[in-house]
Amino acid sequence: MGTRLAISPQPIALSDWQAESRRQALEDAAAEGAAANPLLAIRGVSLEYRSPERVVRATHRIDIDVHQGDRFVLLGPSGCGKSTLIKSVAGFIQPTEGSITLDGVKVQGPGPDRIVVFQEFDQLLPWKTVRQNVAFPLLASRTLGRKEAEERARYYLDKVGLSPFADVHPHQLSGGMKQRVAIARALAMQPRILLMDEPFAALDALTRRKMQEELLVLWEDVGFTLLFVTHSIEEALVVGSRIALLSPHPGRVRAEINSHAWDIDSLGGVSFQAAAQRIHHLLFDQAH
Ligand SMILES: Nc1ncnc2c1ncn2[C@@H]1O[C@H](COP(=O)(O)OP(=O)(O)OP(=O)(O)O)[C@@H](O)[C@H]1O
Repeated sequence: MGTRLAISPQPIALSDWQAESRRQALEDAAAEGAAANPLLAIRGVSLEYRSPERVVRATHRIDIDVHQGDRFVLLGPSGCGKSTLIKSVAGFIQPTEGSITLDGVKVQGPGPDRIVVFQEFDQLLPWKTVRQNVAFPLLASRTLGRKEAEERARYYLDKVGLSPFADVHPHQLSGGMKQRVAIARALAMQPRILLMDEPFAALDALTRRKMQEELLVLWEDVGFTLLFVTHSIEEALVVGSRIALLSPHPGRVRAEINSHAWDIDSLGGVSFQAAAQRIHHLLFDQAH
């Protein structure tokens, strides 16, 4: 991944050499992690919605390993069960078969080690300021006392370039800024894995591109493990270091792709286009 430019009210870019050495350290950590046990192991996971009238099978026997430092993308067409799978990793839905473990411990419910950022702009509490929104889960979960929570909130707001907006309320922010607050709030909890369910899908194209770029800068700077859902092939290639391609309903893993080679700088290039086309075939060709 090349050095990235920050595009935000307050720059969050690292100097070139800092970014480069940070990237190298993260990739080394990911490589070490890959050799050891996975951070997140999804084994033979089927997920269903049951009502008295019918059973909807959302995913069928999914196997995925996510290692520390991965930017792992779940990519697939609408209705293939991506959101259901991420909800299951978050602990909101239990598998009907298979298991999900984090650090070797079975996921049996929601926990502060897995924080989700959703697509919707209304994830923030409208009556609290930006800083209070970021500090709130730290206080509610008694992770930190008031002073430390405020400090940590300030730190992560700075990371997403929103320090000047710490004292405003969510309705005074743009959609992109609200998503930055949601990201800061999630990172402030320092989860073992950050879960993002189409976080940029409701943004206009330019803001979406900026947010992808900023997310990668943050990943290099803060160093977290990411599980990211999208139905955009382009976004998957830009954001992901590894991509699982899910087949249409019910979702099964059709292929897994190493996507380290592509980033925002390679957008539109020949190799990027070829990768996008290949993914398109893998997703939609009946032959596969
Ligand atoms: N609460 C629910 N009750 C019953 N069926 C549901 C429920 N939520 C989702 N489903 C079904 O489960 C399947 C998977 O849905 P899911 O939202 O996980 O897919 P997705 O890949 O995230 O789609 P999209 O990209 O459109 O958000 C779909 O057939 C959907 O209709």
